[in-house]
Amino acid sequence: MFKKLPGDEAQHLVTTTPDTAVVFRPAVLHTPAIITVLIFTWRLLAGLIRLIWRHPIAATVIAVPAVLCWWASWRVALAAVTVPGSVLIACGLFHRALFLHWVGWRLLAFWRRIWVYRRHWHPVMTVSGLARHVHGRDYLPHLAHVTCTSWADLVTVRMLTGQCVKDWADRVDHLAHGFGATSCRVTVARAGRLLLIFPRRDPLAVPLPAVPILDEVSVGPVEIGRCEDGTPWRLKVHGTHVLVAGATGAGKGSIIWSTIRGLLPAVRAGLVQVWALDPKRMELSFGRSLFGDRYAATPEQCAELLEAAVAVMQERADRFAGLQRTHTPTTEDPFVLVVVDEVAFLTAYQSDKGLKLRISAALATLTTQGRAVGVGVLAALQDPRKDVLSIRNLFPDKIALRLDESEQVDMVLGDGARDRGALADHISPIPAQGAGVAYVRLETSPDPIRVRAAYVCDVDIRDMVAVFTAATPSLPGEGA
Ligand SMILES: Nc1ncnc2c1ncn2[C@@H]1O[C@H](COP(=O)(O)OP(=O)(O)OP(=O)(O)O)[C@@H](O)[C@H]1O
Repeated sequence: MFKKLPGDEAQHLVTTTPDTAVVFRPAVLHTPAIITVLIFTWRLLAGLIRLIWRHPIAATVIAVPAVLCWWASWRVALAAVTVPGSVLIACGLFHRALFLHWVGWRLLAFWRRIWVYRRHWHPVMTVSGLARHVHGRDYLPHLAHVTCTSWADLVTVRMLTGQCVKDWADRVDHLAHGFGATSCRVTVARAGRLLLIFPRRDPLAVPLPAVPILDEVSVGPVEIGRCEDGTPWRLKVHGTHVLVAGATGAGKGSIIWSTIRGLLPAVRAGLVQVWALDPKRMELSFGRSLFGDRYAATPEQCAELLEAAVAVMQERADRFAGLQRTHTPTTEDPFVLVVVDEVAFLTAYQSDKGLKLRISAALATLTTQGRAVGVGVLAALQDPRKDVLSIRNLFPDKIALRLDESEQVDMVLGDGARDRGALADHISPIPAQGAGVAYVRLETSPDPIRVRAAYVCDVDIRDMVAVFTAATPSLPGEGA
């Protein structure tokens, strides 16, 4: 029946050492054909059971018509296929999101698991160095699960015993190109398991219009754009400090203005005050009337405004001591957000040493003690090096817009952020594609999130000023 059984070739193998006539001939134990047949049948059955166990829906879809065809007639089988098929098509036409959730993404995941990941798994793991070859055996990380969302494939992997996240994070380029994606991000799913994110398309490729001003009064987190997974990007400002770094034209202004826009109802209600430091005089001056007399442009004014914020902070700390440990915004003690555009002008590039010291000391005091008493700092800068902003580590939350050099990514977001996929140096310099696109690393999570800030254009800022001044006859600065 079988002309050749597995193992037959081995008996013809002959090896010799190169320099002697010693001949090695392997001892071949003849296995009876029936045992081989039994082993193969067992493997086939086990594979079938595994397939049904892993893909019960697909198995049912194939098995039910086949059984009906055999049991009843082909007409019954056809009816059994047509009725649910029509329901699915109707669902796809009239309720696309539901169809995609229950059917579309699952089918796509099934297909991509087989066609993209399973097919290329062995070569990609071997070439990237994530597989191991020990005593003649290949050990591959296990491809556990593939799910698809509207924009990415989420691949769960069981690492080889002894591997660590860094082994994978160091090879994100190999993985991305190996599986035909433009990038790959690595996050920890649980002990020994990783989630690899391979984007299929860029949901942030198109600029976002300014978020509408809500009626609801909120101190945050404020919606300022969109995350890569399609959910709103909400930035927490109350109870933290935020550092925004990005090269010139990266879109720092859109983060600052979107934040102010989101806080506007609370500013109107007196629960928030925005104090603006605008040493470049280009960004915040545009909506100057929103800040009243809490606006500073020259270094002297900036130093005074920062010291005034420190005074507010210390006065509150004296009052709250022993009574409360967190701040709740009220009209008497509103949340104070100190917005600093291009903070390096006030620190590294400041020629007056006295002013530089005063400003640095005030910023350090605010960022170390401000958040518990309701004083937060939102600072933007172009150059994230330590000698430019020595206190960058005092900002719990960091945002990296487009950066010029790859080393700057870890300077802003912290060690290992770039390895985990925060490719801020790869963001497009074309404003329509890349301005406002950023990676965020929050105090609470080591995994960088890709986001895009909504673009608040000049007309939007003018509207904000008009709405604000119409609703607030006496500006917030009066009496401060
Ligand atoms: N979120 C955004 N979406 C789309 N386009 C944007 C966005 N933000 C900014 N832009 C575009 O990019 C240009 C530069 O933006 P912006 O002035 O905010 O950058 P910046 O980082 O503040 O630069 P600089 O440091 O030189 O002031 C804007 O004129 C606008 O055309």
